[in-house]
Amino acid sequence: MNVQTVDYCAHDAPGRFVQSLRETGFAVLVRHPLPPWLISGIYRDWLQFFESGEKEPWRFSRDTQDGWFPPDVSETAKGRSQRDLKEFYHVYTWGRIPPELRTDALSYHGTANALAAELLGWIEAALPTEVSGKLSEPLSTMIDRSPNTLLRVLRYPPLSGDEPAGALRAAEHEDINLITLLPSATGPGLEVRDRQGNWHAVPYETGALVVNVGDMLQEATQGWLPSTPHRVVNPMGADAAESRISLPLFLHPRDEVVLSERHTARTYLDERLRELGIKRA
Ligand SMILES: O=C(O)CCC(=O)C(=O)O
Ligand SMILES: [Fe+2]
Repeated sequence: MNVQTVDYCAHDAPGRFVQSLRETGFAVLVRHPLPPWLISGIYRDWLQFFESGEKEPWRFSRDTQDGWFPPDVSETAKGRSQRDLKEFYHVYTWGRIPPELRTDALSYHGTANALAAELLGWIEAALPTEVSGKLSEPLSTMIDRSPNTLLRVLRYPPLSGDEPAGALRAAEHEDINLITLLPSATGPGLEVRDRQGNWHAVPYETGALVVNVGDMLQEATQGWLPSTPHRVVNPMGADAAESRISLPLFLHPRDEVVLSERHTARTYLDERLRELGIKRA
């Protein structure tokens, strides 16, 4: 499996980007337009939030799904019984955000959304006509002003050594949404699975942007693009004493967007959230 690193500024970037997505479900973009100072500031400020004692008032709401998900709630990946070793905060444009973190989070959300629309345009232009002809609307408009798009600030706490056997920072899973934009985390650990079941490290480079295909894009392209299982493994040695922060932006269509003959974005999302155990049946 060969996840490609693609120079966003190169003239052949769109073609190389989509080829990597088609072959692996993943691509890594360098020299992309997301400001590094904004991302590093968000990592620094949210780590402080996670390490503070002030998280409780921001606990998530079961109905709206915004806010802080503590480690003892966290997620259980589809088909798994053990919780991931992580805590996270769900930022929605309409949701609750601690005031001191709000400006940067929304600024990043807006900038990354614009880049995502451009990348969806690259993808759409590369689709064979029998696939693009079945789309209910352009991929880039599916996410336009979508209230469902989710910025997740993730913190994987230092490991104490007392973790349950087999528990991972993030167990194998696929993303639900169309595409995910994932700036390089504060450390490596992200791995992707090939069709034979072997795991490969996603190339880790400070300042790069990982992009991956989610289940909804696989559904809308009838499998032309694969949504690939990935996970975050536990670090060994001295790295185990460090938190790892990451910042995936999950691009979700508006509720009413028709993904396929079987699903709108809403019916698809509700089904998956119930499977994850973070939404009532
Ligand atoms: O933290 C990471 O590097 C990946 C996180 C991830 O895959 C997810 O939250 O869906
Ligand atoms: Fe993921």
